[in-house]
Amino acid sequence: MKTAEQSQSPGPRGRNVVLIGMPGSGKSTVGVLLARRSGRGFIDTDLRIQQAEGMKLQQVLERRGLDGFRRLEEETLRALRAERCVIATGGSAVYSDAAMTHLRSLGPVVWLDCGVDTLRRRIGEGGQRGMVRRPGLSLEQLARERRPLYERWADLHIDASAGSAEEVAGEIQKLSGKAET
Ligand SMILES: Nc1ncnc2c1ncn2[C@@H]1O[C@H](COP(=O)(O)OP(=O)(O)O)[C@@H](O)[C@H]1O
Ligand SMILES: O=C(O)C1=C[C@@H](OP(=O)(O)O)[C@@H](O)[C@H](O)C1
Ligand SMILES: [Mg+2]
Repeated sequence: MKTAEQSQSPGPRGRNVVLIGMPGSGKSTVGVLLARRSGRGFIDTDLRIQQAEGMKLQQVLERRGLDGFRRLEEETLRALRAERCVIATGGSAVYSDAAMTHLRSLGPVVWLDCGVDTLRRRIGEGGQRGMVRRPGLSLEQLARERRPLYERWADLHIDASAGSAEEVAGEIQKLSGKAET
């Protein structure tokens, strides 16, 4: 049996779970569900950026441009402190080695892998959503460009198109529990 001290200890890497993946893979939606079912807090790093900048993410992107947004995202992620949280990142987080190295120190990084057809069904080509994407690049090209980065940073790989958001959250809970014990 665990002593009171042991059960209060945050344990390996703060018992956070970090979600990465393409826009539309479900990081924000699944993240809240996972937080609720695992008794964790929830942080959406996009909302942190919105709150700090006092405007919607699309406006931040328009004003700062792609590189400016990437720098801001990197700063925000590197400054993040968390304990017992699910952390939903933006899809572009993986462009920053420094940010990902820090996030990895906070907890296992879970890649919500999702085929482009499913992404398109959920978010279309993504034109209405803020995205770090060079003009003219399709969602498919963006996914191909990023795949090696998601692969590189992931401790755990989940098929995020198989099942409802609640089912995906359950799958992550099972896998991340095993990874941390
Ligand atoms: N497993 C799922 N099954 C069906 N729809 C999903 C699933 N996960 C997310 N969605 C839907 O896809 C859209 C994008 O989800 P979101 O959480 O915003 O993705 P991300 O934060 O990765 O960009 C939302 O409309 C959400 O309801
Ligand atoms: O993948 C991207 O380039 C981005 C995804 C967005 O978050 P979601 O992945 O939650 O949609 C947001 O961080 C930003 O607009 C850039
Ligand atoms: Mg999101």
